[in-house]
Amino acid sequence: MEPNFKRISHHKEIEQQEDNDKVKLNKEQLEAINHYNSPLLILAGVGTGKTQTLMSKYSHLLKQGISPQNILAITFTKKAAKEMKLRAQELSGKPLDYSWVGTFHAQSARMLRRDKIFKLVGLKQDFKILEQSESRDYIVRLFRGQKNLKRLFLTYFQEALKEKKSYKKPTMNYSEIQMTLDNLKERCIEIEDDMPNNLTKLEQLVFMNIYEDYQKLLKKENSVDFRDLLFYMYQIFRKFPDILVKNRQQFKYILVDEVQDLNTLQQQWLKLIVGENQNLTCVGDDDQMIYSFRGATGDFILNFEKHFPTAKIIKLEQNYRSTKNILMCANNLIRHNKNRKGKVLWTDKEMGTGINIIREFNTIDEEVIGICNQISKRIQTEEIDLNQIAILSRMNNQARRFENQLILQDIPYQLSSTKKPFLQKFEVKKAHQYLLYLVRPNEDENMIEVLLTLQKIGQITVDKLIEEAKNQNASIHSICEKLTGVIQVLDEEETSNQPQDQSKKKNKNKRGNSTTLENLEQEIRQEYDNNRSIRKSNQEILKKIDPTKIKKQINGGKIKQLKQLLEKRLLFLQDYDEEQMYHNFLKNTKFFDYLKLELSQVGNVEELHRRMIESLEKKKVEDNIPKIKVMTIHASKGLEFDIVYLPFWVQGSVPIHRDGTELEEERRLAFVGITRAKNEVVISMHNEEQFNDRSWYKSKSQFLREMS
Ligand SMILES: Nc1ncnc2c1ncn2[C@@H]1O[C@H](COP(=O)(O)OP(=O)(O)OP(=O)(O)O)[C@@H](O)[C@H]1O
Repeated sequence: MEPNFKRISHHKEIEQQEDNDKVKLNKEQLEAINHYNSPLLILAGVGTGKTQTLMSKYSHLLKQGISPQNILAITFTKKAAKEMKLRAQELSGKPLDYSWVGTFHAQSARMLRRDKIFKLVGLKQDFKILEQSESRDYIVRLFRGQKNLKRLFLTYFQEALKEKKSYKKPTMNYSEIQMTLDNLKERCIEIEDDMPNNLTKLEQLVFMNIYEDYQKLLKKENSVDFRDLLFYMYQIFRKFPDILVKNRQQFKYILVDEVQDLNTLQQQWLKLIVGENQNLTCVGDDDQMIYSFRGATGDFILNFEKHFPTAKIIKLEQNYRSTKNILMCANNLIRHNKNRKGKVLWTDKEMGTGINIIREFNTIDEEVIGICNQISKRIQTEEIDLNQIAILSRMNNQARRFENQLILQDIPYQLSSTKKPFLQKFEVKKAHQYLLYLVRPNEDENMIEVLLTLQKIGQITVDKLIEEAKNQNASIHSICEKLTGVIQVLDEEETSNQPQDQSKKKNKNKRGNSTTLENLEQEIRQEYDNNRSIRKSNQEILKKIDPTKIKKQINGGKIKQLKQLLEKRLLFLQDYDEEQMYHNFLKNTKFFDYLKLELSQVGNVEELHRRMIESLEKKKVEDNIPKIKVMTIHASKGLEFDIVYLPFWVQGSVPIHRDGTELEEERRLAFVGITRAKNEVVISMHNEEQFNDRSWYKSKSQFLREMS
């Protein structure tokens, strides 16, 4: 039976500022906080205190004695959830241990675990929530050994490239497959459904060939990806009415932030749990709709009254964040969008400085270095809080471009937490580990990581090797050498090989490798030579290893794989072609671009290793010191900073798409970027772009004209 939500008439109104609140709420904000008993949409402009109002409403509910158990507050990010909890705790003076404040995903995960509901969807205790990169690895696994499947998708990617008039060699784009899989779930398309007829070609391929197998594989591994969390709860709500009713009865108050960006799955999930509940408060801004690429439809905000016929709408239009100048530019820009409800934003803050536009950079690299130089100078000469400076880029890889330069200039920084820093990217980590393995095979840490990338070799085999290495007091690599019979040549033989090596080096020069490549090779060889004494003592250890026991535990196929790895390493150290292969690998992972820039400034591979490791470790230690923030505009939503840098404002980057609804979304993105700033915006651009020794002219962003 559905719960009956009676009108609750005993809410205590707040008329003026609560004693311990920091800001004085305005009339509309107060009205929104005091509104109950019919669904409410706070339709508010940028920086008008949406989040503030939602937080105050939450705190006010607690102050009235309503249990945190009865309030479901959905935020867009983990950070916003943390902030809301902290603030509510501060304002209400009550501990918030068992609150339901969090993202859709976090709430769903908690619901799934509660009362062991996960069993209903075939999961077991302690199911694992996969990171994006982990779930992509599972997709890659589905393709292993499946030649026909691979061919099917490659043909698709080839056709897609042809359509774009690109004649690049097609490669398997696993990220795109993953995104397509996510989209199917976000549109509430279930495996058992008939295939909907409005799917794109890639969606059809994924629906027919991947979806079911992927879900089965994840269940077998007792794992879920991010989308599954929500999708499973949605399915449970629909199939098990008693569970739905229980949740509806519990959550008497529901608060939702950023409703302009809800996708279909989130909307359906929410509508199910709201049911007839009249105490729903949503906040959103149609001008900040920037997630349509993730399936956000805008429908919830644009048609709120249709979804909830008894709804009330309150508008917030006073901006409290930015100076008049910044707000004026932002308003001028967004006015060019046709598809908007239209709000009149105003502020009583000072005029402030205008938007600072830097046009002097020639190339992207110059722009990155120039911006970092400027920030570095300002840190030395002005009193600025580093936490109040942000560099906001359109794309993730653009944000990462700053990372190297910030490390080099020793500027403390924090890269957006939603994406892994460049050095922690799966493929880059692998490339780095492989590089380390080539020269330091006896360091088990690298060896283990490399082994796990091999086909047929999984954690179980690796565990066996680890145990055996421990028992025999040797490195894992030595165990593998003994197991496979592929043993490194002795020092004497190497010395006699020296002239041959020299001639090979000459050959390489003829083949026209870049200086950086030569540096890399020479440094690797040097380290290899320097390790001579270590290798000598290793030969002694090798003699003592007894491989009988481990040989029984590891089957022939696996030994073959290990053998190939060890042979490849030896070939790499002796033969040019293998090196070439490795260079290609580095090139493909973009690791090479990184090395190119770094090596030219750092000097040698050893120093580079040290810096890479140090920078990763430093990040862990320095979590609490002030740092400038580097992130995408997407990730900056809801945040504010004193100074905002917006780099790469050239056509093709800001905006990427130049027409139709896509252009409107690009404009909203630029609008979000500008309006993160309280006092200062610096927009920069470059004149040309280079790729493969070619360069072409870049014209400045059309948004600059529209803003003025
Ligand atoms: N009534 C008020 N008086 C003074 N300052 C306020 C008031 N309401 C909000 N603010 C301040 O205005 C700034 C913007 O508020 P908030 O972040 O809540 O806005 P928002 O509408 O959620 O922003 P965005 O649109 O960027 O998501 C914050 O610094 C907040 O403390």
